[in-house]
Amino acid sequence: MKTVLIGVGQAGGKLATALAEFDARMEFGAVSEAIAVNTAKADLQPLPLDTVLIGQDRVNGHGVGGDNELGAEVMQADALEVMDALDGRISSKAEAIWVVAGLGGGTGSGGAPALARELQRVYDVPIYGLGILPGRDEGAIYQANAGRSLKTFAREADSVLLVDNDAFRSSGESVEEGFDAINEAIARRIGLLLASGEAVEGVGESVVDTSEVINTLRSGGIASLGYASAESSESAEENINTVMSTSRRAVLSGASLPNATDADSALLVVAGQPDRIPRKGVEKSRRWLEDETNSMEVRGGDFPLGSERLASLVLLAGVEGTQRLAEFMERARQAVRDAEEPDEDPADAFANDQLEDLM
Ligand SMILES: Nc1nc2c(ncn2[C@@H]2O[C@H](COP(=O)(O)OP(=O)(O)OP(=O)(O)O)[C@@H](O)[C@H]2O)c(=O)[nH]1
Repeated sequence: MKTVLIGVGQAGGKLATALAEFDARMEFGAVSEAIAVNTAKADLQPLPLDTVLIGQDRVNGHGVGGDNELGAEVMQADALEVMDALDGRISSKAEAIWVVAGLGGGTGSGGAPALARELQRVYDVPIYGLGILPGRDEGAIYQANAGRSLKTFAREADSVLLVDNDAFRSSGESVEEGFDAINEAIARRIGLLLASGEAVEGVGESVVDTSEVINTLRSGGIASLGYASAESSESAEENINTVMSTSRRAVLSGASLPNATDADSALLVVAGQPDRIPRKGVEKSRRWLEDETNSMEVRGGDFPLGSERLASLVLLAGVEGTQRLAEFMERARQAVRDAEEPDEDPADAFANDQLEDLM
């Protein structure tokens, strides 16, 4: 999927950088452009990307301090500057634009949905969100921001792939300490998804195509991405159990949004050397995925890769009903209730057709 990445806010900029660097290191060529947008000058400076500083008249380059309404206002006011920076970067080859943001802060949380709306008006390609949910031990303001942002982001973007910071945290390590490691882990997973159908050595009939990713995400709403890998044998026959086990682990313990199994649609990508990928193992895994997700719309394909390992990448779309998301939304609602001066009725704050079942 020829992709243009736009990182919004500090986390968005760092994650867009990690993704662009992973894609370049692997020579996939899926990320064609990457830019970072922020209200904080100091957060943009260390990034090796082209950057756009917004909201200078309001916050003078100092960030919005967790105020996501201000983040949204500033993005609306300065969207033209971001659009100007994108001008000429979105070629006719671009297949999607991904807006990347941490949903707990102010700039990314408020700005990403506002930017997605603007992009939808101008570009014909799908506009996807890559949103980072705050960890459980982050403060109430982060939870409240993310709750508000998520409902708007899911409405404005064609689909929002969620990453739970807690899902990638090693034990004993605070979220803060682990950011670089988390960003690397996320970049590897999303990077492989974006490259599916791109860097194809030896095209075969079962090779995954970009359109499979786009069709899977067509369900809209919230998406999750799972990943697991294992050593493989030279003979495909001996790898049947390996593929079945990596596919299960990808969903059950390696998902970007844990405990998300009920889905509207799914895509299973098996990456590795083509002659090591067992057709029977892939078929069985797809059938297992149909049962596990309760969806009949399960796509699949191979990703030929010169590695000794085999990996399963499982994209689930339309996972709004998941337990983890319900817990998160409850935490976000509680944070809004606990706020001293809620500026809106908490029920209104989360009213959204697509997330209605969580209410
Ligand atoms: N995975 C990951 N999460 C991050 C990173 N940096 C911050 N976060 C998370 O993102 C949220 C904060 O968002 P930031 O991007 O720092 O904030 P911002 O959008 O720049 O907004 P302001 O600082 O308020 O202007 C929190 O939930 C953090 O846990 C990072 O490098 N990686």
